[in-house]
Amino acid sequence: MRIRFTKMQGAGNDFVVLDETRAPLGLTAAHYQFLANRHFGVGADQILTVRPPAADAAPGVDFQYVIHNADGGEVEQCGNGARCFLRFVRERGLTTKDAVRVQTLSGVIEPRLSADGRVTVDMGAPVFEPARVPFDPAGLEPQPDGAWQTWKLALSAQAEGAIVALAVVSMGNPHAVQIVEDVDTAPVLTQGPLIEHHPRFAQRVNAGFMQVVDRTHVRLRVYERGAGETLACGTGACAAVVAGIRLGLLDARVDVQTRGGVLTIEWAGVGQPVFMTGPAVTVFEGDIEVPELP
Ligand SMILES: N[C@@H](CCC[C@H](N)C(=O)O)C(=O)O
Repeated sequence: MRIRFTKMQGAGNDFVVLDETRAPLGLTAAHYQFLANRHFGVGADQILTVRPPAADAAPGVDFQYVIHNADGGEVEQCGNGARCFLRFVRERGLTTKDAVRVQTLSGVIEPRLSADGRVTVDMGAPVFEPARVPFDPAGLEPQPDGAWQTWKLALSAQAEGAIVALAVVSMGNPHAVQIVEDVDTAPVLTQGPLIEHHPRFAQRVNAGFMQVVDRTHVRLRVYERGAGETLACGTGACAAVVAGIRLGLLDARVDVQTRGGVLTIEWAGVGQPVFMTGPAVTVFEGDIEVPELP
């Protein structure tokens, strides 16, 4: 089967975007893995599929957007992808609106085109209840840390810094954020997979490493669930800033320097939505022959 795709990136987090607004392509997890493969496929951190709103969608929803990680697993949310999604539906003439309402697995989000060409997304309110992340804190004492708390978690004996203090937040998808002295030397590639697969996170987790530069600037690296370290993670930036604000370290508007670009995150406090602003770029379009796969 030959399929048409668009390659996009948001702060270096890269995507294969597929249009299923007219007909489903009938792809499986193995196909998503193939498309994401950087040697045999197109190469991407995530595959984004644009669909019409589901029959039971809330009134006013314009599209449905489905996210698969490079490992083929479907996930709830993708912040950088949401910005690329808006640029995709506009560039393909699927809408002329500046702001669209999009159904994701974790609810409706609203990306909006800014005057400067960047996209701002209302990502909804962060969730802190451990069970809803999901995170199992049974038997752990929360560590009072600033105005909020972190959880001390033992990793394996092989990991550098075998005990880590993690702030646990859901942005629709699960995040565990730790504060580090210097992101350049942080043990992202050694601790990242151990945190991702830690048994206390039933759905696995995205592992963030945040260096606080000052109250309005942080540097961030994220080892993403199902994709490994990416150049940027939008929901990871939201989760890190929310955690930093709750820990009393950050102001309400913060620039997040990732390895692939800057994301601006704004959050007014508990119960309020997080706004993320950043770039969304089309890299190229193409066709690819997708092999027969289970
Ligand atoms: N890159 C994304 C997040 C994609 C999903 C994530 N890996 C997960 O499994 O939850 C972003 O920009 O938010």
